[in-house]
Amino acid sequence: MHTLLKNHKSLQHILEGKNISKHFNQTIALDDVSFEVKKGETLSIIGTSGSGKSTLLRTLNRLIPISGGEIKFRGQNIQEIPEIELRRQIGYVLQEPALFPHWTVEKNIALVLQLCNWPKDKISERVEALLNLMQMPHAKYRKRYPSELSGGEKQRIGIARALAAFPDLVLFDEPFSALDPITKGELQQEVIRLKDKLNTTSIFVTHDVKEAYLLGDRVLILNQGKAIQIGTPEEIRNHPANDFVKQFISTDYD
Ligand SMILES: Nc1ncnc2c1ncn2[C@@H]1O[C@H](COP(=O)(O)OP(=O)(O)OP(=O)(O)O)[C@@H](O)[C@H]1O
Repeated sequence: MHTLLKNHKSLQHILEGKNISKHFNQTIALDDVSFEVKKGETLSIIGTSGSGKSTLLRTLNRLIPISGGEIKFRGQNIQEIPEIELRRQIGYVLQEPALFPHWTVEKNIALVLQLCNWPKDKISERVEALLNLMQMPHAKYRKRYPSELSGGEKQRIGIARALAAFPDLVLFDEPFSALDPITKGELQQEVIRLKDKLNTTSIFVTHDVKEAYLLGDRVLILNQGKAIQIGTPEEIRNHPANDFVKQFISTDYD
């Protein structure tokens, strides 16, 4: 009975990180970090510069190997999942979307689908649906090149590309930090709309406390590679774990 309950609980977690550590020579970038992400949840990760946010995100899709601990994706150790499967199942949105400059929007979005050998007609159908989902009319945008897009439009394509193969988890690494406040606000609303519509599970790295609260169902606070607190925005606001958290979240009130 106990085992059944335990298994049922772990099924609700898309991702489990247990005692993750990462050393770069002498630098301890991550120090015994543990957390879980539930299906349909958005977890925001915040912390000062150099606290380990991007390193943590990159360990989750195996872009960076961990030095210790364990990461389970849908109950399976990520080391055992073939890389192509991991890329299909975990979408990744970067600050600079890194679109291929000589590829059209259509081809950029289709990247993972091509890697997964989707048939051509299915790829076209999916790209059209994704462009429409991102409120970028297919007929207008599909043949454009990245240089013919604004920063906000490029980021919409970055998100469309990450969602292309119906991933179970989407990782966002400070995706809006280079955008102006109005475009940033529009894209934050877009992420909220996508979550309501698609029930996406995501992890969102940011150094902006307001953004972390707005998008995150829960927030993980990192400092010097350690997980200092994890909780809902309300819990963190009302019960900051220590003086560091108190000071860090005070930027929320400016
Ligand atoms: N490839 C690397 N080689 C050596 N040290 C690294 C490497 N990548 C990251 N680090 C170090 O690990 C620590 C965490 O870096 P990380 O980029 O994860 O921080 P961050 O919280 O994302 O910072 P920022 O908000 O500035 O992007 C830092 O001390 C950084 O210098």
